Amino acid sequence: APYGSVISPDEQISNIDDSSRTANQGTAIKLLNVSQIDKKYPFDGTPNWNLFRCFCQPHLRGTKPIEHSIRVLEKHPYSSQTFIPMGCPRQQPCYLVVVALEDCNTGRPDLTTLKAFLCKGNQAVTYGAGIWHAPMITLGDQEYIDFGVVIYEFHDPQAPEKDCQEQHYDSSIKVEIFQC
Ligand SMILES: NC(=O)N[C@@H](O)C(=O)O
Repeated sequence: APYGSVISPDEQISNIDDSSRTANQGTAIKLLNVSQIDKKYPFDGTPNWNLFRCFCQPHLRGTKPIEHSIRVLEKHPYSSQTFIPMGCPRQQPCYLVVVALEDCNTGRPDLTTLKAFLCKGNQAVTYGAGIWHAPMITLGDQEYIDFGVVIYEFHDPQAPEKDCQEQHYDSSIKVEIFQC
């Protein structure tokens, strides 16, 4: 918050409260409502489940310090978007999330709110509807990381901006990286 939400099992299970449940005949812990699905439009039906295979860019492979320039931020004006990494090492930083709130006067990203978060292989993130974010940035030695993605989409070829709007930049901005 206020950019969206994180599903972080290690933290959430360690801070268990009375919202938790046992499940699977007592062999599982079930936490309720750990993320969100926003829709700012009367979509019909249910959100889409998409698959993203995100390839690690060569300069982000390995464990050297991250130096990465972001030239575009995007938003999905009417829907949140949740990325759930699949098959990643639990404790290893696997992807970088960069987010910004919207300047309500210009409708563009408010770069004073720009933040970056290192996310581990067992953390899922949800970008809130209308929250500006960088396209997925994957890290590590593997060639790619697969994500299950949940989002409401129009897929209207006459109005792609209803699903995704982009803001491009000619120069990059240094941003402090936080642990997710
Ligand atoms: N740029 C891009 O592909 N963004 C994705 O989040 C999408 O599904 O639109």
